[in-house]
Amino acid sequence: MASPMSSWTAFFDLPIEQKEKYANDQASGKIQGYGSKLANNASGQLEWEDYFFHLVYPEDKRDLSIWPQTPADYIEATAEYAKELRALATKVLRVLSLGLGLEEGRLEKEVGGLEELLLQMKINYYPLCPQPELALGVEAHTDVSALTFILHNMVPGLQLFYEGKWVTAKCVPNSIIMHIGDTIEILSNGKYKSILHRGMVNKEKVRISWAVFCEPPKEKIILKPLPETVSETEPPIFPPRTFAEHIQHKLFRKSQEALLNK
Ligand SMILES: O=C(O)CCC(=O)C(=O)O
Ligand SMILES: [Fe+2]
Repeated sequence: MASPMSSWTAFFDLPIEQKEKYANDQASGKIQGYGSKLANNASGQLEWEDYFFHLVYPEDKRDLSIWPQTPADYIEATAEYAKELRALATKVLRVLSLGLGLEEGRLEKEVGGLEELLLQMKINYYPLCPQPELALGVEAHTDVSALTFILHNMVPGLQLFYEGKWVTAKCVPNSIIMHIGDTIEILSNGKYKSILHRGMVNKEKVRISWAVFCEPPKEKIILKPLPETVSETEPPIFPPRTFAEHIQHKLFRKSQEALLNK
């Protein structure tokens, strides 16, 4: 198989009229597709990026009609990549379960298992920005997912908030980046931390990253600290919420903070 990265990059090189055919429409609930973001976020910073978002796994929940038709190998490369990542997610969830003293299949089951865990791909395209200090590609956030896997085109730009400072992630050839997201933080009662991170724009080089978010179903599962991670001295630090409620709560908190900052 050709590198999936070359298929994914080619999409953004298409003329704008072609890309617009894939446009999403957030207002009408059509969240899959191509989008462009140039907006001031809640803290007044400019966010600037293009992206393409669509579900890649499980197979029966895919909508191939909205996947890019060009380049010709996009679908095949992406489908194969999704399958590999799904197997990797199982392996990582096993290790994380054992780390909490749980039976190895436990976290996978708690996030929905093979049928319900959704893999959502977001391709981030950070354009060249003449004054990078004035803009951000993606503002500081933690991912709501259970796990996120990221490949990128070896242009630095991902930063993590670590020990009180922003640290730029190293570009390591033939590696994949993995974040723990809020879902695992909640299930583990904070023993695994959802990392705060952001995406920077760059003056010289376009940066592209391919993030796959492994997410539990929106309504079917109530996320809360697993009983084994809770004790008298370590009470639950997260209230029970569905994934959809968790997202809502985060948005609400963000809007409250924005009001306070005004
Ligand atoms: O571009 C990156 O490396 C990270 C993007 C990101 O954090 C996101 O899309 O959630
Ligand atoms: Fe992220």
